Amino acid sequence: MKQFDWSLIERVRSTHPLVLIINNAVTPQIVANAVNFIGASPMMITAPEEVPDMVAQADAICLNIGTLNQAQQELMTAILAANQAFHRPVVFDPVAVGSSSFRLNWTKQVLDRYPVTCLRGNAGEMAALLHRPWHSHGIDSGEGQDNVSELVQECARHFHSFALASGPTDYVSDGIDVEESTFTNPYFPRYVGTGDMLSSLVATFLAVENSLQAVSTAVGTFTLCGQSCHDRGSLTWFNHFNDVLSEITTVEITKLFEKSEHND
Ligand SMILES: Nc1ncnc2c1ncn2[C@@H]1O[C@H](COP(=O)(O)OP(=O)(O)O)[C@@H](O)[C@H]1O
Ligand SMILES: Cc1ncsc1CCOP(=O)(O)O
Ligand SMILES: [Mg+2]
Repeated sequence: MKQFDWSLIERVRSTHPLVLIINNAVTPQIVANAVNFIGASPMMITAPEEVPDMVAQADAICLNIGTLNQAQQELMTAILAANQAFHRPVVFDPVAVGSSSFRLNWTKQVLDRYPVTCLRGNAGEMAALLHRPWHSHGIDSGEGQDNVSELVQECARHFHSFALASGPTDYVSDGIDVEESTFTNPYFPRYVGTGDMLSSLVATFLAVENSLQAVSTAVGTFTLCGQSCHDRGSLTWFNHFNDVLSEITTVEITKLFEKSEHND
């Protein structure tokens, strides 16, 4: 099977899936826009009273623990519990889980109890979930010796989910196969929230097809769009990147992909 299925972009744009997102307090606007730009419909909530209605309408769910607190714990747990009747794809982003036992203990407890479709984090976050030795560094990946390809495969196996470890190389696994992609731009790690945007795009693609190929295609779309922007500063790059995301089509991403392969 091919790693990417670029036709999924047209499917997102034509079906306009509703993506229910519980985000951190730092990046909600850019995350909502990423989902909107690619052709889906972002929905963020804070009231537990709305959970049953929203989960029933959602086509996918993205949970991000970047600014986790008790209210968010209750909200996310209620969403996962309600989703047991609907089985919507769930992306879980364990932001900075290696830097706080509050985050780690709660996340492990939740992942033991509820299934998620895809874990999306950086290598340090994946290592923390597996209790591997690693020097975590807040929202950044930090330093460690483990092979990231093995980490992501082990994460997928352990949590019975897809796993995506982002970084200079992005690794995607279903616990058996591991796929790598290396489309990149040095501005990605310089703009806070690109990881959160990526998680919400993975949820968006999973909304139209629940497959490893959809996870890879989300990463490929996100990184090829960012790679194609050549700018002289973080802000100009980010604006250009968002322009490209909002215009990207199956035809245009195929051209970017072919050009990128040609340059390898
Ligand atoms: N050092 C890097 N160079 C280029 N791109 C990177 C680098 N690190 C991460 N990326 C890209 O940035 C995006 C966000 O990944 P990452 O920074 O790992 O997430 P997070 O913000 O959750 O730590 C991904 O698309 C990834 O491909
Ligand atoms: C700065 C910050 N602090 C808590 S969450 C957050 C944003 C994290 O974004 P990302 O995981 O995409 O780097
Ligand atoms: Mg992150």
